[in-house]
Amino acid sequence: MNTVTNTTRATARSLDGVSLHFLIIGGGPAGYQAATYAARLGAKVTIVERDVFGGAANLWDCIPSKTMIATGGAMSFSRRLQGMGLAQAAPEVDIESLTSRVQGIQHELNDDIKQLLQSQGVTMINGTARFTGPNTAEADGPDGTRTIEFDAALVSTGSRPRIPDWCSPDGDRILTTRDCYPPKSFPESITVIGSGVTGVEFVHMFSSFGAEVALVVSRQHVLPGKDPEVAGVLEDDFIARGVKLLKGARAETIERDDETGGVVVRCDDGRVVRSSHAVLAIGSVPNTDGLGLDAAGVETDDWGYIPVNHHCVTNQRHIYAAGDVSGKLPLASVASMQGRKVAEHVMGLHTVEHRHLDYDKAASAIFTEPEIADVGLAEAEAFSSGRKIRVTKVPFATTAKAHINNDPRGFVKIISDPATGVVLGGSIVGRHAAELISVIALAVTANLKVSDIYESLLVHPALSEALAEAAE
Ligand SMILES: Cc1cc2nc3c(=O)[nH]c(=O)nc-3n(C[C@H](O)[C@H](O)[C@H](O)COP(=O)(O)OP(=O)(O)OC[C@H]3O[C@@H](n4cnc5c(N)ncnc54)[C@H](O)[C@@H]3O)c2cc1C
Ligand SMILES: NC(=O)c1ccc[n+]([C@@H]2O[C@H](COP(=O)([O-])OP(=O)(O)OC[C@H]3O[C@@H](n4cnc5c(N)ncnc54)[C@H](O)[C@@H]3O)[C@@H](O)[C@H]2O)c1
Repeated sequence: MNTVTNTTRATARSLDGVSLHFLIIGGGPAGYQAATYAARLGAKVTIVERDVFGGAANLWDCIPSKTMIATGGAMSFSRRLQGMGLAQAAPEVDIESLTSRVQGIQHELNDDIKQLLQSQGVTMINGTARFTGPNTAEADGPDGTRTIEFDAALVSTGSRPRIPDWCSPDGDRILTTRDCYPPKSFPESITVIGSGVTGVEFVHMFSSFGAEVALVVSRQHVLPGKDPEVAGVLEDDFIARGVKLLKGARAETIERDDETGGVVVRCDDGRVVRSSHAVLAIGSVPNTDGLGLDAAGVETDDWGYIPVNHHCVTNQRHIYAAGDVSGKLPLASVASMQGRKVAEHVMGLHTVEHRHLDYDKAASAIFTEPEIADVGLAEAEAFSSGRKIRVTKVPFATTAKAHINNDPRGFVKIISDPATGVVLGGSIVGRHAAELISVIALAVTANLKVSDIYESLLVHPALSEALAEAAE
């Protein structure tokens, strides 16, 4: 390969007066947020991305899965048209236009992010980077190899779907999540392996498109770690839709079935499931291999994640890690916030008054039907720690808007401190839960009281009225 040596050196000054060249490896939510903030604060920033600016886990998983779920949601809504006073209609999937919808959104976001980086004067390199020393790295790209010297660096290389050694995805019938947006052939039936957040979203996605779905659940209920009441609501919905739940089973092999052209999944308890497709949703692995972390003296844990302190600093004080690779909460929203906090730290802003990143206050949502969202302290967590809490729960069916929407499913639950009224957490199950949780998330972050919610003049008719009622 043609080798170009292009050494970049510091020109900017951070707030504490140190000249700073900031190298970022990985252009996902963590990387591009850190890049734009640090550049805005005056750093000279270089960002290296090997696949897609915007992030592979973000643009090849998070965004397309939500796009497909939105289309599936439109299909399942069309099955309830009669309840809206309309004649029933039966839409069909148009794979070509669905593919171009998914790709169109991906390209638009990718372009927006590149323009944003460009507008902040960030140097973008398309290539694969690796450390060659504590202050040097190399990036291999279409223009050859570039050597980069840096004063501070951020590793934000994300994660990829975990592929176990007992299965070889073929991108046709045995799929990883990234083969599903949409799959080459649309499944008549599909077995989803793994019942974490990804698994249940894929069950919802394929069943709303009309596929017959089986779910291999390694524990006794879906969504381990989530509020059991919330997981129960989802399981009831799955069962009502005809989803087959194989509880307490772990998949051991997935093979092509020569007779049917489909697949056979065998579980460790002897159960066997046949379907036209299977998809692995058994978690992710961090992208830390081949990064030259040893050369930079950066340590990883036994699973390949990079341990960091509360400022996202690794064991090397000038090297940071953020996003999935840091082994913290693997969410795009968290990755972005970590990236922003890293930029502030690298430019010395942590010495002035600032808010620490608190992972316990991260809101998250599961894009199923019903939608599920939560933030802060969970009821089960409070009970297990013996903490006194006040729990108020209001079903959406009490609001006029739920009936107008022809969808009275779900509820709002707010958890507060009985002595002070401070909002500690909450969960929402039902339509627009991912949007509505923002009110509780703001209350949790800003230490607001339940009275701050119920004394706000909210819109009528709206689902948020259930929030105000739960706060009262
Ligand atoms: C199916 C699925 C659905 C999800 N849905 C949601 C959701 O709804 N909401 C949510 O908040 N989160 C969601 N997530 C999680 C979210 O996608 C990730 O937490 C987020 O993308 C992590 O951001 P990141 O910046 O760490 O990594 P990424 O987005 O993966 O970006 C890292 C980038 O680094 C690049 N890279 C890797 N190695 C190198 C190298 N050596 N040199 C140069 N570049 C390199 C990669 O190409 C990649 O583009 C979902 C995840 C999955 C799997
Ligand atoms: N809407 C969202 O925000 C969203 C969507 C998807 C993922 N995510 C993020 O990604 C994280 C990871 O979620 P995930 O679901 O991809 O992974 P996960 O690790 O949380 O869940 C994987 C599940 O697969 C099970 N499993 C492993 N091997 C198995 C086998 N052989 N057979 C059957 N089951 C098996 C595990 O026991 C586990 O329950 C989430 O915690 C979340 O932070 C977020």
